[in-house]
Amino acid sequence: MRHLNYINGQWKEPSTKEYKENLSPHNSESLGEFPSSVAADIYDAVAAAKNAFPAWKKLSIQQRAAYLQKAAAILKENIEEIGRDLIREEGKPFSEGMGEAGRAVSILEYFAAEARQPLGDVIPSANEKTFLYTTRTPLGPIGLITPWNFPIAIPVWKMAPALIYGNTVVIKPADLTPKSVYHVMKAFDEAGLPAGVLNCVFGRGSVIGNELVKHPDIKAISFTGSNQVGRQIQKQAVEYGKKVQMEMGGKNPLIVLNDADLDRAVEIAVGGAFKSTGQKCTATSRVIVEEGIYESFRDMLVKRTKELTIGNPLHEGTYIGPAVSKAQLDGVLEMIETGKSEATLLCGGEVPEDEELKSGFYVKPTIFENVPRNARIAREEIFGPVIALFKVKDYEEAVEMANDTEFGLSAAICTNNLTLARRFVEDAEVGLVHVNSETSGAEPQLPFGGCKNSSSGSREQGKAAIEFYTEVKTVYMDPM
Ligand SMILES: NC(=O)C1=CN([C@@H]2O[C@H](COP(=O)(O)OP(=O)(O)OC[C@H]3O[C@@H](n4cnc5c(N)ncnc54)[C@H](O)[C@@H]3O)[C@@H](O)[C@H]2O)C=CC1
Ligand SMILES: O=C(O)CCC(=O)C(=O)O
Repeated sequence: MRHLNYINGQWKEPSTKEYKENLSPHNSESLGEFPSSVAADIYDAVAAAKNAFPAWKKLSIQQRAAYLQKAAAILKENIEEIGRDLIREEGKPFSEGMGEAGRAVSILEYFAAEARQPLGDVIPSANEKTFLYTTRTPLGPIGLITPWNFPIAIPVWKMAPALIYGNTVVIKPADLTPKSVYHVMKAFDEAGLPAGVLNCVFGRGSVIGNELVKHPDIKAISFTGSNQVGRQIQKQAVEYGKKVQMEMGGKNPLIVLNDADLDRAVEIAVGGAFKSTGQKCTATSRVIVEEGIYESFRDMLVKRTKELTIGNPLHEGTYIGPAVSKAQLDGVLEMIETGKSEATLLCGGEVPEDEELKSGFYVKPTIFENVPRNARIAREEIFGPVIALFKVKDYEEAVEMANDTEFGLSAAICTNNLTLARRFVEDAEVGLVHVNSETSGAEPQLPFGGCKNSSSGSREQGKAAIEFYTEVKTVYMDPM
């Protein structure tokens, strides 16, 4: 099936009339063709978003919310098909893929409900007759550039707040996973969203992403993806005087203290590191263990890891699906080879032998120990199912090591010691802290984002989203 761009409420061919096949990382099955768009298609989409902005902005926030509610209901009706397509194009296992599709619905419902929340404050004035208050105004057409690892949740958690607060949108989804966003466009189209409010241009980031960032009518850019591309976009956006928000990589630590319940700690480590084949910016990639339990924890972790089922992500018993692409798999395998020369391999470290998996981009979950602090596998984001295991003498050493990274997205601790858990919340140099839960996960009603090189410092989702997608207007009102 051939899919088209969604511009000004119409399904449109790319101006090149060229398309690229969307292939499953499990077996190269085709999910259809998607446009290979170019600058002209972005210009078209931005013009539509610009034209639609004044009327969209004028609607009441509750009128806008009605469209989000309708789109959420349509996605919900089709959730099975959407979840399966997401799994087929990205490769994450069944429960995670279905869970993510459901997340798109709850994000839309959450932001639709924001229409009943206050938009500003009433503030007392020094002058007895003056009425002072603040309200919020939308920015205008906004550009969204999204990654492949959460092909529906991330696009929706950007477009829902953008739309509810009165902005119009041009989205450029990741070219590896276009079908999930296609489903979202279809839902908004069926919901009767006015033409031009939401536009989608499919294609390569290096060809059209830049055009979106540079376009003078795009007022803000929200990006999630690699640090390399993120920093480049940030520089450009600042040069063009735009508001910009970026969520990028992580090197997220999990600390396991002597008093932790080891069975639970092992599940927390395995879930954080290996779900979604480790392809999350919030994935656990360093596990830092206090010396009193190090050997027992390590042995239990390796045993559990060897039991994990690798295979077809559409099978309900699968724990680990394929990497998203050949390039992604090659990058992970290269880091594993580097790891073998830097540290001691405990398990994994290779592609599975099973005949059935030969046509997919599979890699076994991998654990290293005796990892030097400055090893590449200790410092660089791998974005694959790889754990670097460290032994430390106490909490102080653990937290010092946890913070010894350029990244600062998420961190977790397993302990029953309330005092140390509270200290960790203070000490961890990250945007997201977990006590006795895995490093990944993002509920829509909470701010999401990181510190240091993981982020541009702003937060997405929850009450925080309004900060990026609006400007504050301060009103002084006096009687004549
Ligand atoms: N932190 C995170 O959530 C993510 C991190 N990554 C990391 O990035 C690595 C590469 O994955 P990619 O998907 O290639 O990430 P990427 O950063 O290249 O792509 C993210 C988005 O940016 C677009 N893009 C690429 N080049 C662009 C440019 N020059 N101008 C504007 N937009 C551009 C892409 O098309 C995609 O929509 C992964 O191996 C992983 O380490 C990837 C996806 C998500
Ligand atoms: O942990 C999550 O659920 C969200 C992670 C995320 O945003 C990412 O990997 O890009």
